[in-house]
Amino acid sequence: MTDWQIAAEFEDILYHKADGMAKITINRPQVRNAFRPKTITEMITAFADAREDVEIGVVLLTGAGPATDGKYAFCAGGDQKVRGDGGYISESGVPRLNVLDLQRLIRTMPQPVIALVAGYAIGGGHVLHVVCDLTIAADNAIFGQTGPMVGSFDGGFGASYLARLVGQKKAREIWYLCRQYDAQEALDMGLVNKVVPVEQLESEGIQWAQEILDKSPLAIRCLKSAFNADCDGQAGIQELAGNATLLFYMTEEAQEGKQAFLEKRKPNFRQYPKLP
Ligand SMILES: CC(C)(COP(=O)(O)OP(=O)(O)OC[C@H]1O[C@@H](n2cnc3c(N)ncnc32)[C@H](O)[C@@H]1OP(=O)(O)O)[C@@H](O)C(=O)NCCC(=O)NCCSC(=O)CCC(=O)c1ccccc1C(=O)O
Repeated sequence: MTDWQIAAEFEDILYHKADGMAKITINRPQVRNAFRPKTITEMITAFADAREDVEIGVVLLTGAGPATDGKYAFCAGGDQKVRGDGGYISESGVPRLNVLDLQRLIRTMPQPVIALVAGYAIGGGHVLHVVCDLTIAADNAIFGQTGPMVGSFDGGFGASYLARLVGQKKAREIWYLCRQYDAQEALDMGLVNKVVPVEQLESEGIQWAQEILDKSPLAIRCLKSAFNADCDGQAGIQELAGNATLLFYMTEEAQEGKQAFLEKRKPNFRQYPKLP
């Protein structure tokens, strides 16, 4: 039994930590966990906290539920009730499209993020699970994009990375036809990693997280950035190269450079082997 501790209090999300894991739960079940700007701001705060926490090796992202009508949702995308002409209207009255910042944070943080999807993952909510490293689906999960039906589209990761996952033809079908797909169909097209009964969703996610936590965190970190580098252009290479720099800083050879500077002497790099 995981002893989840409240990590911080928010209005639209729940944020817990336990045993090397952080869990972020979108908590607006009355609107199928649709997000408003505040929801996204809170998620960015929680993800940024998890990223900085050296005890946290995996983040679980999920949706609260079931709602009072018994239905589950991971996330139904942007809250259409606060959608204005220039984006989603925040409490300050300013329109925002801040979910893109959240997508980048999930993608670039060094720890793997596992989406636990029960019920609807629709629209911008579908893109959220797409940008996670892994997705475990409950047997009641339903996936789909609605953009062209509701006057929206995500031409970033929501289109290009989706196509990397399921292939160009399938990604175009998903976006052009706006159909809904059940958990088995999602598994068959490579959109999710596993399907489990809904009551086992969290325990399965915890088991996957704990298996990852048994592995080398630096190896996992480098692998995440290596997978990203394949798709993310110069930003992806920056991430991967940042890890190379991190590892280089840990060597005696790199430390000789810093030490020589501090001691106001010429560095002796000739002592280090030129490995084949
Ligand atoms: C998810 C459904 C298929 C579920 O259907 P059903 O079970 O029949 O429930 P409903 O009765 O429809 O819904 C229950 C209750 O929830 C409210 N609700 C559901 N979804 C939303 C929503 N997205 N916004 C606001 N409210 C929602 C619904 O109104 C009901 O409440 P009542 O009080 O009873 O009215 C179905 O609900 C559904 O299809 N929902 C809409 C899905 C959708 O179209 N989402 C938006 C897609 S666009 C998007 O997500 C923006 C993406 C985005 O943010 C973005 C992308 C790229 C660049 C920038 C941006 C950006 O930041 O905008």
